[in-house]
Amino acid sequence: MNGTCELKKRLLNGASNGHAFAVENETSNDQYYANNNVYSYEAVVNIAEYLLDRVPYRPRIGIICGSGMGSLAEALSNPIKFPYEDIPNFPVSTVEGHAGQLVFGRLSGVPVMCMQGRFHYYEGYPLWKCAMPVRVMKMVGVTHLIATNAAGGLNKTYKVGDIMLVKDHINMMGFAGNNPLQGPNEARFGPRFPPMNTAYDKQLVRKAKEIAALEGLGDLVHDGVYTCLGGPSFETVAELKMLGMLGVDAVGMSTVHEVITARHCNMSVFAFSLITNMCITDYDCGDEANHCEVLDVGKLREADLRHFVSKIVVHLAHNM
Ligand SMILES: O=P(O)(O)O[C@@H]1C[C@H](O)[C@@H](CO)O1
Ligand SMILES: Nc1nc2[nH]cnc2c(=O)[nH]1
Repeated sequence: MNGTCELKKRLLNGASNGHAFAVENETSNDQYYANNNVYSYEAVVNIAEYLLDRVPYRPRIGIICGSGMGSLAEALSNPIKFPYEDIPNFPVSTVEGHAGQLVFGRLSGVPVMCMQGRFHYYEGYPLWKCAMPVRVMKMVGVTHLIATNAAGGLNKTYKVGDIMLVKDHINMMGFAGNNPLQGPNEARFGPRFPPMNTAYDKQLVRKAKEIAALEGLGDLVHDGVYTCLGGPSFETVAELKMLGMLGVDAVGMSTVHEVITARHCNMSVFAFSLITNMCITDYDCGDEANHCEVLDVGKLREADLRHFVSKIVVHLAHNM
């Protein structure tokens, strides 16, 4: 690393996305971070610096690969890979179907940064830690996040293998007071009370539908409401019936905390769910949800998803 000025320049470039936030509560936050083992702003900066020192370009698009969708990262040309265990102070992935590395490379010629493996609450990580890599993306210079996930389809019109573009979410864990932004606000990332009514880029959802139609995927694509539950247990029939009444279309165990963290630091967000199983809302059905099925459906849709995401990435690159 070549000096503080260079570091500041890089970080200012990375973080200057139209919002200049006041630096507040720096000293009191430090105490909280130390006591609660929370990543300080500087700790996130250090991780970003580690990556920036080893990657000769700055992607503006970040992709989070959902369960069974790690092959999105395999599509990158000239990949530069960082296994999570090699990145200082990074958590490690513990779930099958999440390789556990950051991959930088080009998708259809566009520089991107991929999380091939994300962190879930049920792995034992608090939500702020699950979402911390989104802040690293921000510090690296990412302005647009594409979050993907595997989810159970609750909307009866969906089929296994469909793609649900997330138009909104219900933060169920937030209802119980669990939010990735809990604790002192770090104003250098964003405001104390970020709005979430515009969390998902509406124009991009519209564009993605057009892209899907053009690419022959139109019949698979819906837009809907996602919710994240803590997991790792799948849902009971009664829970699913309740979520259906609340207006949920797809149920998963991730994404919401990443989106909240991304919007907090003013990143634009596009997210979709691969419907890997239909939620069972009938007591007489003998089937059971299982992770193998989730991974299998990811594999089946591998080529379509790569194609879809690369078209979206190209569109973004031409319109940012
Ligand atoms: O990482 P995502 O949200 O894609 O993974 C889903 C939720 C659980 O981790 C797993 C269940 O099979 O898939
Ligand atoms: N919570 C939840 N997560 C999933 N991920 C993939 N399928 C499901 C599901 O049915 N429920």
